[in-house]
Amino acid sequence: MRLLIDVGNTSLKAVLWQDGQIQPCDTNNIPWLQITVVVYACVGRSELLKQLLEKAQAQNIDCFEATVSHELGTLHCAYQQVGNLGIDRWLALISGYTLYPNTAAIVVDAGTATTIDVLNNDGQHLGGWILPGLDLMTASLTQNTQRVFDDENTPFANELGKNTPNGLKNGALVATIGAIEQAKLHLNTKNSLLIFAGGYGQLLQGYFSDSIFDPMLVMKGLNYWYELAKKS
Ligand SMILES: Nc1ncnc2c1ncn2[C@@H]1O[C@H](COP(=O)(O)OP(=O)(O)O)[C@@H](O)[C@H]1O
Ligand SMILES: CC(C)(COP(=O)(O)O)[C@@H](O)C(=O)NCCC(=O)O
Ligand SMILES: [K+]
Repeated sequence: MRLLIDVGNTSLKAVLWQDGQIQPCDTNNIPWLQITVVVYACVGRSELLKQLLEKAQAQNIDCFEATVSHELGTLHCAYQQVGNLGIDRWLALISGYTLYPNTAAIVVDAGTATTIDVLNNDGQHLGGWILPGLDLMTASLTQNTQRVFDDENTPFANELGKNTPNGLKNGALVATIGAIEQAKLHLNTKNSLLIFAGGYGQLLQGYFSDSIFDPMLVMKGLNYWYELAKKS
């Protein structure tokens, strides 16, 4: 059984992988005796990750940190400085490319930040964008202005705002939707996939017909990375 860990800037997520199945994992109750390997990715800071890795090492369980490379199989990274690309972005691309081979895709991971990455059908990552996540967009405005205020109960909606919280929330949403629309212009095919992941992935997916929401995209990427990296 594999323990897969993804550390973002908001939270640490862990799942168990066995025989092609992913199960949720409570980090307070990890079945250590059944774990054969730990595969992890980290873009944030996490004391909990340190503790989990120490526990694994104390039990002689191999731990592998996923890294970005210029290529993995036939997938190619757009960054020259591959070490600068967030590993969560690379794992989401690995997942997209493995689950939907030979298909151009736009991969959106909407968490603390919203990342938008463009992949052509040859497996070439063309590049992408980093936007503040929806919460960061609204918080940066409420924190840096006198009169812009938020309201917990106001939803994000693709509509014009007629009060301040609506204007704030809807502005963040349409900025994000607009960026995704711009990404489509970088692919010269109508047959591209639009894949969403992350805490706000489901909300955003709802605004794009024929798109996919896969909350396990990065976790699946960790597993594929481990299997592909082991081979090479
Ligand atoms: N249903 C949800 N579950 C988790 N996070 C959510 C949900 N809806 C919105 N969010 C927001 O998504 C962000 C966390 O997303 P996540 O992908 O876990 O982030 P990260 O990878 O940066 O840690 C937070 O801003 C949180 O408020
Ligand atoms: C852009 C990110 C902060 C997104 O992280 P998240 O929202 O998942 O916490 C992360 O992928 C990162 O730190 N990237 C490094 C910069 C880059 O990708 O170019
Ligand atoms: K993200």
